[in-house]
Amino acid sequence: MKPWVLGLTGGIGSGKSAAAENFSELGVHLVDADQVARWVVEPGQPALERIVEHFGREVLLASGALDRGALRARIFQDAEQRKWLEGLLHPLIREEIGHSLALAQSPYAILVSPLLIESGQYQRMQRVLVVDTPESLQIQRAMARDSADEEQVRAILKIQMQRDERLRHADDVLVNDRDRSWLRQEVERLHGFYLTLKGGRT
Ligand SMILES: CC(C)(COP(=O)(O)OP(=O)(O)OC[C@H]1O[C@@H](n2cnc3c(N)ncnc32)[C@H](O)[C@@H]1O)[C@@H](O)C(=O)NCCC(=O)NCCS
Ligand SMILES: Nc1ncnc2c1ncn2[C@@H]1O[C@H](COP(=O)(O)OP(=O)(O)OP(=O)(O)O)[C@@H](O)[C@H]1O
Repeated sequence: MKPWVLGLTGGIGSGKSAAAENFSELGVHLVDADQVARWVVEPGQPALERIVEHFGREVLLASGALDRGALRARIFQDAEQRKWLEGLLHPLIREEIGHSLALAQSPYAILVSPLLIESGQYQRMQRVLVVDTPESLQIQRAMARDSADEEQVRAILKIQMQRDERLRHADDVLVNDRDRSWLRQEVERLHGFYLTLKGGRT
């Protein structure tokens, strides 16, 4: 039988990837939209050429790879430029996600996406899990991980969906406000529950 798909989402630095890694260790097939987004702009991919035509060579590193920091500075402060980039990348990302999900062999698969709800992709999921973390912790963890400044992290938080609105779309919520072993326990508990579901529903 085709595996059902769990959409896993949450704001910047909420712990989506950390939670997803724990699910993956339990044998769940994982597709990560941020990783797919990285793949579609690798050197040699047509999207990278379009980005350079649009933004100029200053968004390239000397190696010819995308300078993600430079593009980040351009798009998170400027909604019009962000919309342009999303218009280019999102159809490519969606297509690649479809191919990757089709390879799943586990009882259910997970699509990790920061924009699961904003993009409407959640409607194609059988179930939605939101990783919910207090904003102050999101900022602290994202800054520590990316060595980004607080202003940049806040700019991204602002363009993402508000926490309460995201929670309204959740079937399940994982509150990631404690340590990693708590996160792992919560993932194990949810995994046990998901294995009892038929097609993602009780
Ligand atoms: C601008 C880019 C190159 C910056 O790369 P960088 O490595 O610095 O950041 P990273 O990709 O890790 O994203 C940082 C944070 O912003 C979030 N984010 C990324 N793109 C978006 C977006 N369009 N809208 C809202 N949040 C976003 C990420 O989930 C993450 O929480 C990159 O974010 C990008 O290509 N974005 C456009 C593609 C996209 O929409 N991706 C997200 C959904 S698949
Ligand atoms: N429970 C936790 N305890 C301590 N650190 C954590 C915990 N959960 C996540 N982290 C750390 O916080 C940072 C952000 O987590 P993660 O990268 O999983 O978030 P994300 O939701 O995938 O973020 P983004 O959307 O920005 O990619 C990482 O460095 C991660 O290792």
